[in-house]
Amino acid sequence: MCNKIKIIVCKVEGAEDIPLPQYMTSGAAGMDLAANVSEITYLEAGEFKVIPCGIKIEIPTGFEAQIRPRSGLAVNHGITVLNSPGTIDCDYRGEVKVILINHGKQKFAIKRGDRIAQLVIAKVVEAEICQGRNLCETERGNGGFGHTGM
Ligand SMILES: O=c1ccn([C@H]2C[C@H](O)[C@@H](COP(=O)(O)OP(=O)(O)OP(=O)(O)O)O2)c(=O)[nH]1
Ligand SMILES: [Mg+2]
Repeated sequence: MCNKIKIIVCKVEGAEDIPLPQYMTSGAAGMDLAANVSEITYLEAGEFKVIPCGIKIEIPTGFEAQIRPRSGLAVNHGITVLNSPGTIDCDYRGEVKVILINHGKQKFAIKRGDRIAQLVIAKVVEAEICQGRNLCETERGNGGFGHTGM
């Protein structure tokens, strides 16, 4: 892949055996994140939990990391990321964590090292807010939420 940027990754204490984030194929957009749980953790149907990933990351200014669900977990078990996409700010220095929720009907087991989500690095465009009195007119105007039909 071209246009690589460097992300510094440190493992948290006790997570030396947890794999670093990893692109599983040469064209993958996301790096899989592994669970840093000391014992099997269960998500009951409807339950959500914060699952640590055993890493801290330093993202260059102008970028963010997004935590996205893995579609295989979603389609097979109803497992997804509650706040998807989770936002990792470039100035965050704490452990990366995933808020997983079980939308399935069965309880779901998370074992140490399981790949629970994926991390996508994206550019951030910083906006300058300019307060105004009016917005320019458009054909759509205030119409939204199905305004153009189904
Ligand atoms: O799924 C997530 C979402 C956030 N974070 C960490 C990194 C992020 O930089 C920080 C703050 O996240 P966010 O801005 O989404 O949460 P907030 O509720 O706005 O908290 P804050 O006031 O700390 O910004 O928490 C995670 O580890 N996982
Ligand atoms: Mg915030």
